[in-house]
Amino acid sequence: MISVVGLAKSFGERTLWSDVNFTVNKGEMLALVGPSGSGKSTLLNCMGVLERASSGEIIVDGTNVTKLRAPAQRRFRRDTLGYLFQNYALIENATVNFNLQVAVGGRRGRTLNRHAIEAALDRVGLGNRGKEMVYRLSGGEQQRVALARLIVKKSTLALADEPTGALDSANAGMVIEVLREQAESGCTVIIATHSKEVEQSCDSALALG
Ligand SMILES: Nc1ncnc2c1ncn2[C@@H]1O[C@H](COP(=O)(O)OP(=O)(O)OP(=O)(O)O)[C@@H](O)[C@H]1O
Repeated sequence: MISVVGLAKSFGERTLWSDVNFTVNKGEMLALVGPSGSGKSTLLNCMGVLERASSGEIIVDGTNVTKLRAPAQRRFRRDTLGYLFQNYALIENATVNFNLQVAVGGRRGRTLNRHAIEAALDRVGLGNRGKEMVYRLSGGEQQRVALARLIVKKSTLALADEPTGALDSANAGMVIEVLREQAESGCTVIIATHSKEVEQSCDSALALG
């Protein structure tokens, strides 16, 4: 569960947004909508503790994450957060399997991880592609690797930035289904999107700008 309370963000003189308030419960999906430049990615980055808000609070499962010191921020990102970035944030010069292995903690629980990784790759339509180097994959395939990483990580807060951007409609539908499955298994899901279909697949929407 996440609650955003009186959040504001300015860059110098320019106020991007102020007094943003919302709560998303466990199991729910929120769409962040608004024109290009309205600050959807910035708001996601604040919730992911990648960027600081100018004022206000972000409470995730009872913890005010705006107040965390650097080591606790790293633990929050490692243990709680699943993030689908616009640029996928994959290690390009490594295999698909390695990228997923890193997400679930390196060498710990290797056998368990291998099955979980195979299942996640199957789910996103990339079964048997685990040994390929990420830089050889298409943009849409890389986006699906990032989705598989979100599945294996079993986060409690998933933040997705335009997750259907590089995909055809069948794969876009699959991404939304997977995010819904994450919500059903107890995750809180927030999606920045320009897509009406994605917005309509969510439980509620918040408009910026
Ligand atoms: N570090 C920064 N310094 C100054 N301005 C910034 C910084 N980061 C973002 N901005 C500005 O904040 C605005 C919002 O950017 P953001 O990427 O959050 O918008 P968005 O709604 O996600 O846009 P899009 O739909 O195009 O992805 C933009 O005008 C951007 O230039």
